[in-house]
Amino acid sequence: MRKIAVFGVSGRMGQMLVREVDAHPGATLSAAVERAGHEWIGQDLGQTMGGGARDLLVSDDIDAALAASDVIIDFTAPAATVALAARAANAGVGHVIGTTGFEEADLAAIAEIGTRGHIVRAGNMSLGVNLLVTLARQVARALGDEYDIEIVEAHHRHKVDAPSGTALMLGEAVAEGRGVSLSDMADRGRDGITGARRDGAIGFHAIRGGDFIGEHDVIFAGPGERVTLRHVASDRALFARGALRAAMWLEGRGPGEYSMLDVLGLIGR
Ligand SMILES: NC(=O)C1=CN([C@@H]2O[C@H](COP(=O)(O)OP(=O)(O)OC[C@H]3O[C@@H](n4cnc5c(N)ncnc54)[C@H](OP(=O)(O)O)[C@@H]3O)[C@@H](O)[C@H]2O)C=CC1
Ligand SMILES: O=C(O)C1=N[C@H](C(=O)O)C[C@H](O)C1
Repeated sequence: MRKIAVFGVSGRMGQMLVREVDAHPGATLSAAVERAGHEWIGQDLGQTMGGGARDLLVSDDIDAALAASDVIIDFTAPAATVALAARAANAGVGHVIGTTGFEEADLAAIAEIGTRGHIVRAGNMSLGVNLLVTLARQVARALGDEYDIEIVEAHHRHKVDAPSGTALMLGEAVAEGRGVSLSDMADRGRDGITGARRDGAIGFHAIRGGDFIGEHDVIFAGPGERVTLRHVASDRALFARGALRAAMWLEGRGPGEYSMLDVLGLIGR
C-alpha cells in the first residue's frame, strides 16, 4: 500500500484527493494536513468532510505527516509548497505539486530541490490538457509566425492566480514550438490604447466567474483562417485522479522534478 498524505485537505482539491485516495486499492491516506490555525485542525477528517467518523484527525504537524508517508500530494499555495518541497526532500518523501501561481524565484527553488528530491509538478494534472500541450507545441511549430497566438482561460470566481498554471504550460509549449522565450513574448491582459499587436506576441486572457472548473483555448489566428485548440474540464476529480496517478508513478524513481508529461509518457511527442 502506498501511504499518501494530502496537504490543503479542506480545499476544493484537497477533498477531491481524499475521495480518490480512499477509492484506490493500492493507496491509503496516511495524513490529512491543513495550515496551522485552520478550523479543521484536530477535527475528525470524515466528519469535517460531512460524512461519518474515521480514524484520522486533521493535523498541522508536517514532520509527523512526512514520517507517516511515502508521498505527499500538495494543492495549497506557492509559499507553503516551496517550504514543503525542501522538507519532503530532506525526509526522502515524494512530493506531487499541483499548486499554481509561482513566481520565477519559487520555480527556481523547486528546480534546485528537485536535484535531490522526488517531485512531480504540473499546473494541470489531466491527461487531456497534457495532450493539448503536446499538440499546441506541434501546431505552433507547423503554423509559424503568420499565425497570432492567444490563450484564453476561464476559471471559478475563487481562483487567486492569473494566468492559470495551465495557460502558462500552454504558453511555454507554443513558445517552444516557435523557438522563442515565453518571458520575452508574453502579452498579458491588454487594456487601453495598446497599439497594434506586437509581431510574435503570445497573448493571455483570464475570465473569472461563477463555477467554471477550468477551460482553456489556444487560438491561432492567421490570414483567412483560425485554428482553436480547446480543453474543458467538467469535473474537478479529473485533476485529483491525475495527481494520484503521479503519486503512484513516483515509486522507485530517481531524484528529479518530473512533469505530467513524464508520468503520462507524453515526453518527446
Ligand atoms: N495542477 C492542477 O491540476 C490543479 C491545480 N490547482 C491549484 O491547486 C491550488 C489549490 O486549489 P483549490 O483546492 O481550488 O484551492 P483552495 O483554496 O480550495 O484550497 C487550498 C487549501 O490549501 C490550504 N493551505 C494554504 N496554505 C497551507 C499550508 N501552509 N499548509 C496546508 N494547507 C494550506 C488552504 O487553507 P486556507 O483556505 O485556510 O488558506 C486551503 O484549504 C491552487 O494553486 C490551484 O490553482 C487546482 C486544480 C487543479
Ligand atoms: O485553480 C483551479 O481551479 C485550477 N487551477 C489549475 C490552473 O491554474 O491551471 C488547473 C485547473 O485549470 C483548475
